[in-house]
Amino acid sequence: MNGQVLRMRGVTVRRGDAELLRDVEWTVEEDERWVVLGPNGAGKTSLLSVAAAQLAPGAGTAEILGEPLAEAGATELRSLVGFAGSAVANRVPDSMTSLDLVVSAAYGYLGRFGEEYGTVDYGRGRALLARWGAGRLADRRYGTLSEGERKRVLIARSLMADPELLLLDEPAAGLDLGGREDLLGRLAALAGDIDSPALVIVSHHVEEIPAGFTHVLMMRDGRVTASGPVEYAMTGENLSETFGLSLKVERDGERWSARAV
Ligand SMILES: Nc1ncnc2c1ncn2[C@@H]1O[C@H](COP(=O)(O)OP(=O)(O)OP(=O)(O)O)[C@@H](O)[C@H]1O
Repeated sequence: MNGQVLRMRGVTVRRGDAELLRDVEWTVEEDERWVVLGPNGAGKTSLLSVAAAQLAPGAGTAEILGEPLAEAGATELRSLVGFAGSAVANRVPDSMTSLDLVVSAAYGYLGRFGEEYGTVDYGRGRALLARWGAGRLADRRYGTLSEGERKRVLIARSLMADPELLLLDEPAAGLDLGGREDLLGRLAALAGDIDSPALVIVSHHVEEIPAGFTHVLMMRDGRVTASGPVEYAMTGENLSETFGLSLKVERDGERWSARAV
């Protein structure tokens, strides 16, 4: 696999007249932690969908975990990539308990289809829920959870199958300040663990980048505007071009903030 978990070359995705992704070049190594930044409609979710083997490029090539997406069985690849985002969140049955939702990921399902999960599966599911601060929600139905609680349960679920690549679409969006800081602390711990998979999170805000994230890819109008190690690529100039307004970026330890100037 060469240490590369993702390799996109000239990736382009079109829907009708719209170009969702345009000539995207991106490589993710197994020990890297990436944040994908960009304004609404930039193509971030489309990019993640290609990385999750859920959307095939119309032009260019995408290799996921060393397998060309065009040749590999997408279903098999999907089971090796952890994914949490609204595309999953919107399909969960309201009546499903948090624990069943997490455990079902071991089998690549979003529901129970009569499988017999074992004690080991349930033990792992409970441990993952606890790790993401959702241990007390194990027996609660998904439909009764708050937005922040759902995020935690879905992240726990995305790790259940021990993925080699983990993709989180806007993990901190919609959380209150305390909830955001708690989640960012847990994501920083995940980023700092050498046994963690390669990580990619999508965000609109530099304030939502957890400590320990090593690389940033910025997008606008389906194109990559900047990409590289955070210490080089996270500049006011790159952010300004990406978001289309004049921005100043500041670093405080391993956290970032930005404002218009
Ligand atoms: N099936 C489709 N047909 C036409 N346009 C589409 C389709 N799917 C997505 N788009 C458009 O492609 C663009 C990129 O969408 P995408 O969801 O990838 O952006 P995003 O960066 O994740 O946005 P947001 O931050 O608002 O979630 C948007 O302008 C969207 O309206």
